[in-house]
Amino acid sequence: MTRDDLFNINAGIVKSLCTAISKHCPEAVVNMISNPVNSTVPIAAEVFKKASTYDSKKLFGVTTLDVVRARTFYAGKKGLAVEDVDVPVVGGHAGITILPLFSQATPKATLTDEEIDALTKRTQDGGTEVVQAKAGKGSATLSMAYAGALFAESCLKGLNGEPGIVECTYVASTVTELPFFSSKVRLGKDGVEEVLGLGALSEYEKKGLEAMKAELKASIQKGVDFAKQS
Ligand SMILES: NC(=O)C1=CN([C@@H]2O[C@H](COP(=O)(O)OP(=O)(O)OC[C@H]3O[C@@H](n4cnc5c(N)ncnc54)[C@H](O)[C@@H]3O)[C@@H](O)[C@H]2O)C=CC1
Ligand SMILES: O=C([O-])CC(=O)C(=O)O
Repeated sequence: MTRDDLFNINAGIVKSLCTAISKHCPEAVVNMISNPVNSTVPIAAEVFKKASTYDSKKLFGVTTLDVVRARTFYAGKKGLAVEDVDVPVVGGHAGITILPLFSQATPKATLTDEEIDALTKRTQDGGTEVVQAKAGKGSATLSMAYAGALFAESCLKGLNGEPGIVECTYVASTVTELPFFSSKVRLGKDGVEEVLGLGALSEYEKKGLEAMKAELKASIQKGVDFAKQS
């Protein structure tokens, strides 16, 4: 099962929950963790647009688990303390649309091309690995809860006016030609304060970025079409 297989069940649930949000708490900040995030965020946006409650600054796809995984694998490989490590992860939240930027990882450590490729694939496949291992009994429950809590806490800090709160998250974006994209975002009193750019990418990352675009575009369109048709 892939995240996209969840579409048929989750798209309807997300649509009905978002319809209720637009009716009962139209100004809520929405952290969308339900998969496939690449499509459920566009579904939410369409539902909110139809209800005239859409505020792109308040709709986030939670991709923090990809960052948690990238940090963990990088720290493990290089013998670093995971709490000292940061790795931006951009794109979306499924397979090749998950692009960890190890060239921007801190603290800086030397990685061979083979190590970068292996760490990238491990990050991209981490969720699927767990879903397959649990064989129909759910997903990465505890690490998802941890990632969701980290992201929600950062949102709350931003809403409370704490400066310098930056997280990678899947939002309405002009960073690429795609209407939704995950990159570093500065969180503030209104939700999104600033969508930050990609920074300098390695050749490997530039290729990864181009390679993901068709899939991410199709997943976004699938969400938009579902919301409009149903
Ligand atoms: N963005 C991320 O990093 C991750 C996202 N996920 C996604 O999170 C979601 C939950 O995953 P699990 O906890 O493993 O699934 P699960 O099947 O264990 O839990 C889903 C829960 O949703 C409830 N539910 C079903 N229909 C509902 C409705 N109409 N309204 C309210 N609640 C309803 C069920 O009763 C159940 O308790 C899935 O969409 C999964 O793909 C999972 C891991 C990581
Ligand atoms: O594919 C899934 O449902 C689980 C998931 O998103 C993850 O663990 O990153």
